Amino acid sequence: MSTTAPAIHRGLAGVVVDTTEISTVVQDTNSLTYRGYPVQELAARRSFEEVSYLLWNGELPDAAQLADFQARERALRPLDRTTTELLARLPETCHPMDVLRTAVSFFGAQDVTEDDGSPAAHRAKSLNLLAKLPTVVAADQRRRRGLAPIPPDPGLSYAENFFHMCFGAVPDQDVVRCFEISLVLYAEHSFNASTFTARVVTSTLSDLYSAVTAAIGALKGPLHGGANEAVMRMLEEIGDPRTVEPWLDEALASRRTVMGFGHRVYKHGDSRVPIMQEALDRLVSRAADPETTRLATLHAALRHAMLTRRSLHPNLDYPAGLAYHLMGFDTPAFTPIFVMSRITGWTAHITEQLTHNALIRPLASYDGRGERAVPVGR
Ligand SMILES: CC(=O)SCCNC(=O)CCNC(=O)[C@H](O)C(C)(C)COP(=O)(O)OP(=O)(O)OC[C@H]1O[C@@H](n2cnc3c(N)ncnc32)[C@H](O)[C@@H]1OP(=O)(O)O
Ligand SMILES: O=C([O-])CC(=O)C(=O)O
Repeated sequence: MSTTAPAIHRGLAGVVVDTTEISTVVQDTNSLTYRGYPVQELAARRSFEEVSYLLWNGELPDAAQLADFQARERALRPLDRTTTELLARLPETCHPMDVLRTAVSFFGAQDVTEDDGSPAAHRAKSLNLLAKLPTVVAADQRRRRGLAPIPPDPGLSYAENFFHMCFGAVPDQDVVRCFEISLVLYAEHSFNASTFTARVVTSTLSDLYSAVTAAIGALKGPLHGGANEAVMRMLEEIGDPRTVEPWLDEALASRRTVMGFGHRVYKHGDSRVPIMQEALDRLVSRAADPETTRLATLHAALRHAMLTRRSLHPNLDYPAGLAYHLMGFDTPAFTPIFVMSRITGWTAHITEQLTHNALIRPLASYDGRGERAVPVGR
């Protein structure tokens, strides 16, 4: 009897596993919408808090809803003493993503509120994470610089407060706006690897903190969110705009992955890149010092070379990585900043998964040893 070999979808490439109402990434038109709104328009016209509300509730908030949302988010920002002390004890040799993953796991262990899997219970837990993650990221960056944490300021927006907690000052509105644009662009991207991870964990009816902890682990990898950090390290390694071509010759000859280029879904350019690149260009032109010019020239030269030689376009991590560097953040904090934004998309998907849950459990085609007898033991 002959059996047909099953089709293998390695990496689940091109496989549609479920429906979603949260966002759509359209390959043919390189476009992205959140709840039907083009991400470019949201980035240009709305705050990150409004976009978070939209992702969770399906509609943009009116003035009263936004005021209530902001008040609740701002009140939840401080960390308690136990969490601060726990995080301060983690070795500085660990990556800031490990600190964030541990923090979320600890928040889960501390949370005594009811988790009945309802959207209302999830909203409360999601808001708690959204509010507290920047406090963790900022305190960790300061600790690594030998500085004491700065408490959150409830008078500041989400983006402004993050600068305040990192540096003790809020930069001018141009810089804050560029940062906010990056948060809006990073917030949601359909069934990417970390969101899918969160949905897999949720599909077993596990809790929200477990799903987010797992998603942080998935985002950390350099083929996913870890690429924004890797982009900066790569630019530092190349060093001089004149060495881009020889560096790329060597990288391509050794089949090295060039960080911040390529995408599983977008094959003709990431819909988010033009708007992030514009924000980056604004940061470059307002700095206008030789070091910034060197980095910007190098960045543009590599983008041009990758397109000409490999037809590979940059993804969002390429402009975002350099933008975060120019804003003054330490390179290992770049992917944790991504988490501060993507927490909105992840938690929207966790809630959605439960509205029509099915255990996620694919099949594998076995190609190991044929069946054999266990040798008689000792
Ligand atoms: C926010 C985000 O997560 S965006 C993604 C961030 N990740 C990165 O920037 C890491 C670098 N990029 C990559 O590794 C890949 O492009 C991925 C993982 C993002 C997508 O991978 P895939 O969908 O498997 O890419 P795909 O298989 O279609 O690649 C096609 C070809 O382009 C090559 N390619 C794709 N991206 C790159 C790259 N960045 N550098 C060098 N070659 C690349 C592949 O090696 C492959 O070559 P081959 O046909 O000779 O084997
Ligand atoms: O969609 C993906 O595969 C990766 C990505 O760009 C994201 O998560 O923002």
